[in-house]
Parts: sequence; structure tokens; C-alpha cells
Amino acid sequence: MYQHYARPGPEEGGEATGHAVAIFNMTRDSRRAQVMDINTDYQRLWGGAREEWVGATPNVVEQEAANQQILAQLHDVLNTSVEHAFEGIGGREVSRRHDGSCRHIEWRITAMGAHQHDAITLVLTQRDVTDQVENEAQLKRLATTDMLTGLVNRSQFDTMLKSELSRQDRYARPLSLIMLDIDYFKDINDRYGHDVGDQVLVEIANLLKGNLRQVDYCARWGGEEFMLLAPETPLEHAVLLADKIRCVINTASLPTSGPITASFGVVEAQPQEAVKSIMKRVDDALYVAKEKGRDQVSPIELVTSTRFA
Ligand SMILES: Nc1nc2c(ncn2[C@@H]2O[C@H](COP(=O)(O)OP(=O)(O)OP(=O)(O)O)[C@@H](O)[C@H]2O)c(=O)[nH]1
Repeated sequence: MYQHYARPGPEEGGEATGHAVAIFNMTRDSRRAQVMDINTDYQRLWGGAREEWVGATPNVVEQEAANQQILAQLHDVLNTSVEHAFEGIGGREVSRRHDGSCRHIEWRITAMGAHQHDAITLVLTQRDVTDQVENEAQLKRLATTDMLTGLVNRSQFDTMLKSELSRQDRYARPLSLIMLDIDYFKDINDRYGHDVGDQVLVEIANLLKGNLRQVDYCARWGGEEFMLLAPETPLEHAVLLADKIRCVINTASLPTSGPITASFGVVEAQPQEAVKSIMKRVDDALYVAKEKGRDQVSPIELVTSTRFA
């Protein structure tokens, strides 16, 4: 719910503009918190007149139960802190402002002085960090998404694969990886132009998304290559899945005159297998599908040692 502040940061010393502030007190024997004063930004955030707030319980967060819980925890921390040792608590929550809008509010509570007559005066500071949270989310999306297709990109897929491999090891569950590559994609670009090529990639990405389970992962690996990761799926089922997608692509109505085909490599993760190893095996399997004439699925058992022996 909240965290202790180790030490105030450099910009956290005073009441910066745009910070909602409430000064309140709390007594040792009761969990009751009573507002002594508020600033206008606090009024802007929570509504109400200053006179209504004085004597009322401060709003750390909007939700009544969560607010009570924070104040109860604050009381416990204050009662167990050695005198002068309370460095503050804080957190970040989504709260509804008085105007009805939902905002990310960062808050912290620090002491204004030591206990006096068993009461302590505290300062609640709140800052609207919604823009910052949304910018961070947008940056994360940009860093992990392939801009053309909207699928996750290669580096994000690497992270997912690593984590799924360790989960598969931890719980000894099957996990399969499918790599697919559109056949003769260069010809599509050459014949219809790069824009149509891009459109084909987008439509195939949508077909992939539409034919996978929610728990499966789908990424654009680069160019005309895609990766599918299917948790809880042994090799035989992954081969069936790959073949279903192969047929879907074959029969899809795409912005080209003839059908488009794709080749598939399929492998199931081995116990304790490293990312590098499974990637090499799936790439080898795809190579076999291409060598055998394309428009087909090649599971790892069919990979002969001729190329890599
Ligand atoms: N339109 C478009 N083309 C791309 C994109 N990325 C890669 N390509 C093209 O994809 C083509 C891949 O060609 P190749 O690697 O020769 O493979 P291929 O023609 O599909 O042949 P096979 O894989 O052997 O069946 C190249 O012409 C690349 O320029 C992209 O984002 N958009």
C-alpha cells in the first residue's frame, strides 16, 4: 500500500506549485486524523471549501476504505517509530478527482515536528503524475512494439521467450515455438510495390493475432518473419496450430492476385534449454521447410543433420 521514504529527494524539500497540501494531526492513542489546513490545490483536487475540510479526515486517496487503511498504517508506523525517526510514507494511486476524472496521484506524508502532547502534525503532499505515467507507458509501447504491424517487436519477444522458458522449466510444462516466413516475399514487393508488401504484412499479422489463444505470443521477428510462442502446447499440437495458420494464410483474401504462402519451423522447448539453442533449432526447422519446397510445416524431428552436422 505504501512505502517508507529512505530520504527526501532534492526537489522534495518544499511545497512546489501544483502540489496539493493538507496539514493534519494525529494522536498516539487514536487513529483519527484531522485536517488543520489545506491549500487551494488540495481544494482543486478534492473539491469542497477550506472550512469544510478543517477538522475532517484528509483524503490521501479517494477510496474511503483504502484511505482508512493508509491512515491506520500511518498510525502504526508513527507509534513504532523512534522519536524523530519517521521519514515519511508515500505511494502512487489512481484516484477520482472531485470533477470525476481519474488521475494518477503521487502522495507522501511527512512529519512537521515531533510528537507534542501525544499528537503529531503531519504534511500530506499530492502531485498529479498522470501525464508522466502516460508518457512512460507510451515510451514503453514504442520500445516494445513493431510500428508497422502493432505486434510486439523482436527485443520484447526475446524477453517473453526468456521468461516463458524459465516458467516452463519451473513447472515442467510444454512450450512450443513456431517461426514462420512468408514465401517469395521479395517477389510480392517487386510485383506490387512496397506499400502493398506492407499491407500484406499487416494483414498477415492480423490473421496471426486472430488465430491464436489469448495466452499465446506473437511477434514480428523482422522483415517477413514472425514468431509464435505457445505455452502449454506440446510439439504435436503446435504442428497442428502451424498448419491451421498455414491454411488460413493460403486462403486469405490479400491485396495480391494469387494466394500467398508461408513456411513454418516448429520446435518444443527442451528442459533447461537456452534461448540461443531453441532459436537455432527453430531456424533450422524453418530452413528445412523452405528447402523442401515452402508452403509447409517442418517440426524439429524432420530436421536432418545434413546442414548443421
Ligand atoms: N514491404 C516490405 N518488405 C519488407 C519489409 N521488411 C523486409 N521486406 C522485404 O522482404 C523481402 C525478403 O526477401 P527474401 O529474404 O529474399 O525472402 P523471400 O523473397 O520471402 O524468399 P523465401 O523466404 O526464400 O521464400 C525483401 O525484399 C525485403 O526488402 C517491410 O517491412 N515491408
